[in-house]
Amino acid sequence: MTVRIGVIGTGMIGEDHAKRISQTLTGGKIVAVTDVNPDQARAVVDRLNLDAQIYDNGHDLIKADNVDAVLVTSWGPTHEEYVLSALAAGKYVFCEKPLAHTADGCKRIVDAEVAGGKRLVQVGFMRRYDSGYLLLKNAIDKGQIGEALMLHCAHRNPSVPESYITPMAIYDTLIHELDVFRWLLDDDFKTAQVVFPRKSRYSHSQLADPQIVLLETVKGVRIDVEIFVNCQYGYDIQCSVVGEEGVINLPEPESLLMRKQAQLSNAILMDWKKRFVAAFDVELQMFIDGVAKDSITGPTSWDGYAAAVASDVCVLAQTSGQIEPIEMPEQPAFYR
Ligand SMILES: NC(=O)C1=CN([C@@H]2O[C@H](COP(=O)(O)OP(=O)(O)OC[C@H]3O[C@@H](n4cnc5c(N)ncnc54)[C@H](O)[C@@H]3O)[C@@H](O)[C@H]2O)C=CC1
Ligand SMILES: O=C1[C@@H](O)[C@H](O)[C@@H](O)[C@H](O)[C@H]1O
Repeated sequence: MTVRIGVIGTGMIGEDHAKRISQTLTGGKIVAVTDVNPDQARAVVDRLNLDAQIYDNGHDLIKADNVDAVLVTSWGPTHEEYVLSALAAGKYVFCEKPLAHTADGCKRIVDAEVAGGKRLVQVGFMRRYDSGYLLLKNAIDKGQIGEALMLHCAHRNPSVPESYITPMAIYDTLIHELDVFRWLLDDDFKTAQVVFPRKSRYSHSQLADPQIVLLETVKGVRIDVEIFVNCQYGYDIQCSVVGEEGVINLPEPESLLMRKQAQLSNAILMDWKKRFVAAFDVELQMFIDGVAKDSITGPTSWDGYAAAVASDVCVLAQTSGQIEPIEMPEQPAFYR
């Protein structure tokens, strides 16, 4: 079966995903696209030479008879309405992070999915498919360093546009860590605090950059994450897990070790698309295969919700300056 896919939002990642589905992966075909900016949708259809219909809006695309599954890659605040619309139509939906802008929005999606009685949503937390994070998870699960006690992490982007403001460091950027830590540690968060070092001169008036997020989990693991989105030098994701008997680090992306002009060096990536390209491929291939088998796997709506609950508290902690409690409701049996 070829899974016929409609894409809502053909910006950076929408185009990237449409490209991998039409040129790299198997079993899927882009048959429909839409974007609030119709020129953008047309440009992507042309650039990728897609045999796809361009729809005026996402809701009509979701309802189309020839669309089996939907990719939501529009701006974060628009995700909820499209995921709810896909659930109402009984269609599979892959939604880029964040699942919704707030925990309340994610909860409405969880409730609608549970009420429908069938798992239809996969959230785009692609780090769970990254070979380096999988090595970390395997080592933690096997107890190779004893129990995990502390994590020291960093999420650095070379630069961000002026539209990127202080809370986005949490709901747009840290959201990846909020998911991957729950998954790595098989744990949930208990408290959060955000502290602000001296501000970088490469930041702007609406953005406090860098930030340090301090998390505590239910099992007592302490985590510090540096979010630094104007670090200039590269796209750099770090994760070091300190256990009772040793320390494991997220592997660096593969790169040539070069000896030249009295220097010994490795290149550092500048673009998030390249850092996680293999993980994006695997997550979307699994989505397509899951839809074809009528049974999807991967990060659930509950995972999207759990990350958003923590994200909302971190945003609050940015302004309160306090250690804020994170209260996670019990996970419904549907997602276990
Ligand atoms: N998993 C990951 O590492 C990444 C995930 N993302 C997520 O993907 C989403 C899109 O991000 P980008 O592609 O970077 O943004 P973008 O701004 O490049 O593209 C978004 C596109 O959605 C369109 N759009 C906005 N509202 C719409 C609506 N209501 N209906 C239809 N189209 C609409 C815009 O016109 C734009 O073309 C965001 O939620 C972002 O957080 C983005 C980059 C990396
Ligand atoms: O999801 C992503 C972007 O939206 C976000 O803005 C970046 O900070 C992340 O590194 C990238 O993975």
